[in-house]
Amino acid sequence: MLEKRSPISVGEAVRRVMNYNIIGQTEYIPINQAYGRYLSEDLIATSDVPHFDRAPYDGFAIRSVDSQMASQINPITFEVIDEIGAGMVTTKKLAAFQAVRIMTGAMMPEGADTVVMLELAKDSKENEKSFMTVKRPFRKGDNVSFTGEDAKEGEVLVKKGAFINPGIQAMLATFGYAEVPVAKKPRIGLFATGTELLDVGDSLVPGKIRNSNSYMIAAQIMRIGGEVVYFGKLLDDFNACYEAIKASLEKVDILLTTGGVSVGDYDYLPAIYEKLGAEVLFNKVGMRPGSVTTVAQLHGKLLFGLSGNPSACYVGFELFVRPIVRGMLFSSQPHLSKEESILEVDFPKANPFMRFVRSYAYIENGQMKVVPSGLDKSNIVMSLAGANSLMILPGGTRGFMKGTKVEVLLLEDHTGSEWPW
Ligand SMILES: Nc1nc2c(c(=O)[nH]1)N[C@H]1C(S)=C(S)[C@@H](COP(=O)(O)OP(=O)(O)OC[C@H]3O[C@@H](n4cnc5c(N)ncnc54)[C@H](O)[C@@H]3O)O[C@H]1N2
Ligand code: MOO
Ligand SMILES: [Mg+2]
Repeated sequence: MLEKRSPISVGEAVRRVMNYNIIGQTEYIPINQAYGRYLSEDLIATSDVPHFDRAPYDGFAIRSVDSQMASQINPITFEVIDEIGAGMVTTKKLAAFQAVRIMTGAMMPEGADTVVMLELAKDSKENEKSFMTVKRPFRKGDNVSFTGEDAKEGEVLVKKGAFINPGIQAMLATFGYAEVPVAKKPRIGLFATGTELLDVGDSLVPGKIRNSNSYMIAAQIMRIGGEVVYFGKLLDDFNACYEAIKASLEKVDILLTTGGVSVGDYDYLPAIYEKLGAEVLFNKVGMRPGSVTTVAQLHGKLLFGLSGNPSACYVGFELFVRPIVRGMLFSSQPHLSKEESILEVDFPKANPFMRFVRSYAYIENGQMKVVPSGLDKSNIVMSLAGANSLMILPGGTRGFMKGTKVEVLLLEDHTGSEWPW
């Protein structure tokens, strides 16, 4: 007699998984490898930026007070006592009506409190001496890039868990992080199960299909910042699957399988969890696709039995695997980010369960809109290519009309959300 599975809600399923929040680990990597990784510590300013007052323009550093009486009819002339480019420092201190010719980025001379742009000064020479003349007053602090105006020493600039983007790379370099503390990539083991599976290079034969899930999941793992540990594909053979899965567990932080979790005669994952002594957290979720997604834990290590059906597998990964992995990458917003959107076509399919429709979301005239990215069946592969979101259609008996407000989960967004359920 077939065991009856009782579905739990998506939110409850995610909660059960997140109870096994695994603490991520830190490693230090050279800054030139840090792009695309996740900070494992807050990024703190190790100095003021800039750490000295500097010129933001090419021009002349002067004491503003000396320019106060300058006008078209009363030009004021300054003696130019030195010339400095970026990286150079003058030892001279400005006295009244003296100027230092200064280039963008150079440190302001002592006594100077403003910079006259080259375009606003007229230079001249007399008896081997250099002079420059202005015809308007300049205010104290005009054209000075002040110490600490960009960042103050000790300030927390970026929180741990942030995706290291090009801007963060610039910050890391600014503050001297030659080695960057990043989250170690969680090692995610992956098996595809199914006697029907061919390798990518194999020719098609009746009854068999090419294994596409492995490549899809591997890319999903990489997209969220994990490391793929691919163990290959397994035939639907209980002992072979059991031994392979058992042996792989110690090599990874998390183990994923695809296929073999439903109620078919060759769906061995439930029996394998039992023989391993793993505790099944759930084996049925009130959602489509991915209702058969099964998650088990063994000594605190999570085993995700994702569906074999490609779209169901994809959705199960994004809802359940993603947040655990992003948590290990120190994110405080590990779930997919959720936004409100307008459904742009009718979706007549009725459904008792919450449905996650692979969709394309786009902005038009400031409004997010969404359309399914293809056929909505869980065995479908092609709708995944154009999907940048999952439209959430609540369970109910009716379909949905064009113009309905719907929520979407964004697949390509780095920000994430704290809890979308
Ligand atoms: N009597 C019932 N039958 C099914 C139920 C049910 O509740 N009662 N649930 C259906 C639903 S919903 C889903 S989803 C599937 C889940 O099946 P499994 O997770 O056990 O996966 P398999 O049976 O191994 O394969 C399903 C399907 O996917 C293809 N597949 C498998 N692996 C791959 C791969 N690596 N790449 C591409 N395609 C793959 C496989 O050939 C099958 O067509 O069960 C329903 N049945
Ligand atoms: O549980 Mo299945 O994934 O809906 O097609
Ligand atoms: Mg099956």
